Amino acid sequence: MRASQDDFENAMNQVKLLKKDPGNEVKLKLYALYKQATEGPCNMPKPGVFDFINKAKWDAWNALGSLPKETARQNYVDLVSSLSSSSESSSQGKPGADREQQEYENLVVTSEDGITKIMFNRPTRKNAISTQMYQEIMLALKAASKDDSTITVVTGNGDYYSSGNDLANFTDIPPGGVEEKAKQSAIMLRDFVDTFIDFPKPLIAVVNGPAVGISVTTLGLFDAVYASDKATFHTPFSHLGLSPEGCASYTFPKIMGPAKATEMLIFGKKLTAREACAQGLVTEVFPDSTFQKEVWTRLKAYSKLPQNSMRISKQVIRKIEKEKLHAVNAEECSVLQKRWLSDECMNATMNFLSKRSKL
Ligand SMILES: CCCCCC/C=C/C(=O)SCCNC(=O)CCNC(=O)[C@H](O)C(C)(C)COP(=O)(O)OP(=O)(O)OC[C@H]1O[C@@H](n2cnc3c(N)ncnc32)[C@H](O)[C@@H]1OP(=O)(O)O
Repeated sequence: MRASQDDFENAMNQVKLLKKDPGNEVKLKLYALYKQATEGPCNMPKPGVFDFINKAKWDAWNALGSLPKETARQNYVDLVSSLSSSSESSSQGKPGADREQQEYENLVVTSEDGITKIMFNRPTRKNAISTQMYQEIMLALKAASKDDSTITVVTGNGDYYSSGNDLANFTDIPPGGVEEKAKQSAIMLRDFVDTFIDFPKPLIAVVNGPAVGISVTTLGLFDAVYASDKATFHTPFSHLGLSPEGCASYTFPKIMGPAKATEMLIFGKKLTAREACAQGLVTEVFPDSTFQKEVWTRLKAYSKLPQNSMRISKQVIRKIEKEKLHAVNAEECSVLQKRWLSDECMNATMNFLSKRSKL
């Protein structure tokens, strides 16, 4: 298959992340293929003999003659891929615990065995997603999309996977008032969900316990969902005066059929892990006592599959849906922007925060 523009751009990003300097000869080759792929045959005047660096670059580009742009792009992607896998194998086998990557306040992000694990880490709030945590999740996913791991896993610390949106997010009202707050929230939500839609490598949810709201809806954008038999799946949007997000208005009817999706998204029916599996939202359910061991053994095996092949397969599977998903996301956010200002939503939020109600 021909390398797409996306593959080419991914390869350009991967070059910046190479752990080992590939040496001047390879760098010149990369330069020449890049120029040929983007501009076609060498169009630079030949540099003087004493302009060593530019002369070497010119020679490398000129040597590609009339190689078609598409072939140059493919060769560039192949070369980067071979460099990435050799730099990966030379960095593997380092003993020791997980490599922690960057400090986050509400997440623990680690990389090991070709797997980047993003763990929600607000267990005392049942991993409710605060405004800062939305930002951190987006940052962590963007970093994972560019790192050298083959798959990315999202999970929760403690007894919950996540209780969804932190209902206290709506108490932090900016000077522009509640309308401004609703507008800002809609923008952030759209970016957040877009990050899942565009995530380029296999994204796996390890659902360790109950999941609520946005932590359930976004599961429809994952590539596989493994759940403990202690997990439940609850989208109580009507109880909160809300409407679906995370593209669930599109993915859920598609995954489970409109009638089952209605029970979840409109009537707020909470599903057990086995019910969610029967309806296609969950890939497989494991007994809680062996959940971590079984899932991680399996994920480690999957992470050894060829990286580019998995990435490309995901692209092929998802490509046709992407535009649709972005449109659905935009529409859901615009509807929610109005719902947040409704009496139904404001009352439900106040009731929860003043401890008059729980789900
Ligand atoms: C801003 C832009 C994006 C918006 C996107 C739209 C997203 C929508 C959704 O996600 S809708 C779903 C929202 N979630 C909820 O409504 C869940 C609310 N929580 C509960 O009903 C319960 O806490 C529970 C059923 C999840 C767990 O009950 P329980 O086991 O009895 O534990 P506690 O209630 O004692 O929880 C401990 C502690 O955490 C606080 N907490 C839990 N979840 C949330 C939450 N989602 N938001 C805020 N706070 C939460 C809970 O209040 C307790 O605090 P306390 O110890 O009492 O101070």
